[in-house]
Amino acid sequence: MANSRPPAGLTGLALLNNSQYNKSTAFTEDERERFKLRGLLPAAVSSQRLQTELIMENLRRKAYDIERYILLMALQQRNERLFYRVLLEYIEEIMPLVYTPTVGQACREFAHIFRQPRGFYITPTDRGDIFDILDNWPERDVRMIVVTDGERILGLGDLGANGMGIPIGKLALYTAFAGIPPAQCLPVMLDVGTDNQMLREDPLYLGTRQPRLRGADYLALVDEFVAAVQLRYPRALIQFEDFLTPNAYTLLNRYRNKALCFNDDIQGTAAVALAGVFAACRTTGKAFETLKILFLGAGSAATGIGDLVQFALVAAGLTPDQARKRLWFADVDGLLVAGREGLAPHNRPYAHDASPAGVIEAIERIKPQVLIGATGSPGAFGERIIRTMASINERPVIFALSNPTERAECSAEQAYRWSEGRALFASGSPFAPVLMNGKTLKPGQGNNAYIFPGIGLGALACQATRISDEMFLKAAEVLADSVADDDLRQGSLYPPLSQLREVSLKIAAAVAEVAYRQGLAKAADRDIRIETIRAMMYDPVY
Ligand SMILES: NC(=O)C1=CN([C@@H]2O[C@H](COP(=O)(O)OP(=O)(O)OC[C@H]3O[C@@H](n4cnc5c(N)ncnc54)[C@H](O)[C@@H]3O)[C@@H](O)[C@H]2O)C=CC1
Ligand SMILES: CC(=O)C(=O)O
Ligand SMILES: [Mg+2]
Repeated sequence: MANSRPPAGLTGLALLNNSQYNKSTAFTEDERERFKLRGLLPAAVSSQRLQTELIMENLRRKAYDIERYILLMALQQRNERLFYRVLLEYIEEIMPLVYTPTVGQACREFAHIFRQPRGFYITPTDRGDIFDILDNWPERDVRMIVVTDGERILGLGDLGANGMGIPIGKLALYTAFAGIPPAQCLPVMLDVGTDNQMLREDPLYLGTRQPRLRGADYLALVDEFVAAVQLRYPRALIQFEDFLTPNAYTLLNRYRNKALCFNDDIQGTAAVALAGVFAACRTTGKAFETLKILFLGAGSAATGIGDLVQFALVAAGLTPDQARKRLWFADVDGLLVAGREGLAPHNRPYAHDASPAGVIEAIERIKPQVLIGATGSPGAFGERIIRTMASINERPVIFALSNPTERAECSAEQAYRWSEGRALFASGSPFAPVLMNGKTLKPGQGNNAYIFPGIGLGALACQATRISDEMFLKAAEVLADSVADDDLRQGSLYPPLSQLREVSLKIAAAVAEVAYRQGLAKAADRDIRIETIRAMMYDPVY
């Protein structure tokens, strides 16, 4: 779906300054004449291909990734089709810049690298006005919203309004991999203050300089936001992103049956991890329903995975109780067991009858085939943990899901070295291939970026009314099926990033099918073939 023709009257400098229609030096002679561009551009007529090479030349010349990020954001602001073309053509190189890990640094330094506003900011003083001020947003047909309050940005903690980098980055992936047109995407920051004192004292900080709004006032603000979105953009899907665990669950439970929404950190992460586990079973030969999984970390990312694995085990024939008993969690205080004081509601189903234990003892006792880390705690998978997993499993499955790279529970190289190259390893942020015993091992990236674009595209394609657990289970199955035997042989549990657009399409078609089956789709036209959905997708080529 190329939208190359500028609207009538958009000519001259205004056209060159319009990121949606700007082609810069690629405007043809004829277009220069028609759009009153003569004299405003150098003589040479370039092509988008050449422009892409120019961007890559400039990008590679930069000394630091954060500078590359700044360059790419500037490109997105002035020529969005070129930005998406670069992203799609050089995905392995660009994705780590616009997404994890560099987006983490960008959020930390957000106020210091700020050039131009992007997205929509809502503060506590907007209470009562949210519907009205949404009218200030120039687009009328918003379909995809990613919203955060910045309290748990990746594994970096409370970054307040600096967290806006995350909705911007996630939506860039929505456009690149799910073909959601940029004009239909809205990044939102619920800037309810920050408890990060350093930020509040930074003279350049751009957010609300007050402690976080909490309790009833916080919920009232989010309620008003969701209601305003439903009125203003009735077809929009809301993706909750990087909320701190108690709020993440509270908001998901509050809106999942009332609005078209999901929580990416709970549900998207769950599906990508489950897909990795499914794929690992192909290598290990173990039956999925016989696995035992130990989670390090018991926050929303980890228990979100637990909940979906349980759902999948029940779908595979186990009772809910049998399924839960295969899933164990350990957090900073050790193994989660029944009787522990102060357990959060999301932890209670997994607090089994057992005596307390540290992680090593828990591994020796439970003998899990799969170890999944979602701690935000760098190095949480120390050498002894990996060696213990490797001593009880021929092919230990190890996921270090925390982002960005500096927060990973262990590196790919460590997981392979400490398991003599036997680990089936995936990580939230990318790691380079590792040479082990003459064999190159390519770790896959276990990141919800493999899931949310397809979920969103599928939901929008069939005008879903709600997002269900079945959709995430289906997405996990489709993703796992997309892993080629060659990928598995090289050690990756995920398809290469270069296949993300095709994978998202397959997930979208499958999600739409589930929506129809569950009576959750409004679109009258039941044509949910991949080619029909592909035709709806934004194409950045001029
Ligand atoms: N790869 C992916 O797609 C995704 C990765 N994540 C990552 O998951 C991480 C956690 O996110 P949340 O669950 O929201 O955080 P959270 O703060 O709610 O939970 C962290 C949990 O880890 C535990 N923990 C911390 N240090 C530990 C240690 N050294 N040993 C054992 N347990 C430890 C804490 O007790 C807590 O239970 C973040 O770093 C985030 O980047 C989140 C979503 C998606
Ligand atoms: C990937 C992601 O959503 C996170 O680390 O929060
Ligand atoms: Mg997240």
